[in-house]
Amino acid sequence: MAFNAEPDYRHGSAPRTAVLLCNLGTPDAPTASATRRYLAEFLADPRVVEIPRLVWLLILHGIILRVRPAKSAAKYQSIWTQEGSPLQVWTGRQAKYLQGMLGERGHKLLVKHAMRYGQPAIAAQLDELKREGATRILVLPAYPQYSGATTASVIDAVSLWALKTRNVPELRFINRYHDDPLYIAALVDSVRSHWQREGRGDMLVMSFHGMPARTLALGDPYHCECLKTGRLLAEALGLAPDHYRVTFQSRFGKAKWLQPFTEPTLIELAGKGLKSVDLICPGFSADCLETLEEIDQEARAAFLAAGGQAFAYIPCLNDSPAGMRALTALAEKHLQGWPTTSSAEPDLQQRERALAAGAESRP
Ligand SMILES: C=CC1=C(C)c2cc3[nH]c(cc4nc(cc5[nH]c(cc1n2)c(C)c5CCC(=O)O)C(CCC(=O)O)=C4C)c(C)c3C=C
Ligand SMILES: [Fe+2]
Ligand SMILES: [Fe+2]
Repeated sequence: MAFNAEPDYRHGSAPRTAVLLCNLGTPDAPTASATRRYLAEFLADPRVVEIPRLVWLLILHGIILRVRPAKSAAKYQSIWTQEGSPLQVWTGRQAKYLQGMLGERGHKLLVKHAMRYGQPAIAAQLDELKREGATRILVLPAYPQYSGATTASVIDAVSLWALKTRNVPELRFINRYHDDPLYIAALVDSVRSHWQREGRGDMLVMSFHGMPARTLALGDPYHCECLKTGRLLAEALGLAPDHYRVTFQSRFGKAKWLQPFTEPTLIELAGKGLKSVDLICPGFSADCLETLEEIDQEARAAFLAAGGQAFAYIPCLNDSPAGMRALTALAEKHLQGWPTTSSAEPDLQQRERALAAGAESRP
């Protein structure tokens, strides 16, 4: 196997530590062709659809990629911004602020963002970090709850890149932060400030992205981690069990998915006389199609059509100060033991130059 070309090796260059913030990815444009390209890459990932390969590729190319791109593109059009897809915009901002906030805490780091599907691709960003001198890379998948379809798929992409790399940097992965106290505190902050501004609904619905139900029996911890986040958030807000629900959205395909489903739950609650609901999506670190269209448009309309009177969508943590504090502390915790301050590095650089020049005696 041929390995990827290495950047030129420079003697005496200081080792640099980097953080790569990864999210799912999104089409380049809200068009059917861009959405088809994105879905073709996403849905061909065996971590995402676990049915026999040949059967699935026939269904994917024969049916799904002929029908879904145009429908999904119309949904993307309804949430697209001047700067692009919300997921892309928020993830880029999060990486920028993460670099700044870690810098304020004395860490001299390279921070970039990457997408598992589409652009900027994980492999390209890892190459770029290497070109900029990174010798240690902390990979932060922006998924609070671990799942094979999301977190492990990011690990796959990094591992595939490492397989083709001669001089592999030191690598660390953050697999989950579903019960991290600062993440929970950021969610609490978000709900409380919403309540202060807009008043409080009769019920808080916490909606997480769904997964095929069989993944739970097969050992995927995602379901448990969603329930734990929900419980910790409810406890921190002082909510009794009948004042909140944990639900799952975005069902895909015909298999059984994790339940209860978000939209049917909202319709049922409205049918039972619930007038107002607050909805938060704690499993999404940034607003995207699944929150802005499926929840804030579709689920809202379903609740109101079923007799509900007020539906409040509480945005994702995005680049909020509390959310960024949580990400910064999380990265800092996982960077422990890796030199991240510049002060050690010039010393090292000087010493290496001196050694190379033979000015210092070797031990
Ligand atoms: C936050 C965690 C996510 C899990 C778990 C997850 C599992 C999962 N998703 C699909 C299928 C689709 N998801 C789509 C969009 C999408 N999914 C997540 C996150 C999780 N997915 C995000 C952040 C997004 C939004 C992307 C954006 O561009 O804004 C889509 C594409 C949109 C559409 O056509 O509906 C599909 C398809 C499966 C099958 C799955 C678990 C196996
Ligand atoms: Fe998804
Ligand atoms: Fe969806």
